[in-house]
Amino acid sequence: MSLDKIIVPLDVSTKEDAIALVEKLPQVTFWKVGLELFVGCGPEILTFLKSQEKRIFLDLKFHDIPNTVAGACRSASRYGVDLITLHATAGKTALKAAQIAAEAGAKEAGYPVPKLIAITLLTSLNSRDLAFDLKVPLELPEYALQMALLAQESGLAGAVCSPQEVAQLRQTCGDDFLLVCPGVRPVWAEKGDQQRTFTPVEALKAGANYLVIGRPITAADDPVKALERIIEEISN
Ligand SMILES: O=C(O)c1cc(=O)[nH]c(=O)n1[C@@H]1O[C@H](COP(=O)(O)O)[C@@H](O)[C@H]1O
Repeated sequence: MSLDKIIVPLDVSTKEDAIALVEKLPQVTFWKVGLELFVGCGPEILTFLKSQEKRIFLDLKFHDIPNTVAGACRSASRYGVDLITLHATAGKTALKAAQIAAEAGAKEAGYPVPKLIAITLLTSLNSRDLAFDLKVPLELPEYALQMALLAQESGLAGAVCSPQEVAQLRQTCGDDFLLVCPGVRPVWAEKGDQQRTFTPVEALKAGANYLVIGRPITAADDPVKALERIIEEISN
């Protein structure tokens, strides 16, 4: 069902605002808890989402030395979340250690092992940022692909990528590799700080497993209608 492919981020800073959003959109089954909310209210929000039987994408984008990234993934895996992000640029040793630690953390807590997904290149960056500011000499699609392959070789379940690169990643990494795409904008929504976008229909056609769609829904005058409009677009 189309709705199952949409993850909505709870990009608010308090538990009250987060709960209000979850209650406003009861049909959403998969929610993302990111830095703003987790820093603002801690793991209590995860307990709430689990009590509502929601799936949880814990998006804290870990990026540190292997021992620290592994420790963070072990702790995060004790919450019973479904997806966890870390940056591919933490490197192969960190990614491998993270996977082992996630398995251990989930086992300790009696939960299924969450899927670790690596950030390839943030969707807020463009080719110019990559070349001139980050000084990366590869073309952007090639860089994103290399980061996804690093994640795959390190034993991770998937990657986060822009929908503009997802077709190439799907072709190279195969059908079993989970590809989660933020940077999704219906034609009627503002892009904001997102640089590499596709519409929901284009992103799914290109091979995304899940779409992360925030402000087009959550900042809309009527979030329920905005969500319905997106569902209708991707169902046709
Ligand atoms: O890891 C993410 O989810 C993520 C990676 C990325 O490259 N770009 C990106 O926008 N995100 C997240 O996806 C969400 C996109 O939100 P909107 O731009 O409001 O649709 C935000 O919560 C971001 O933190």
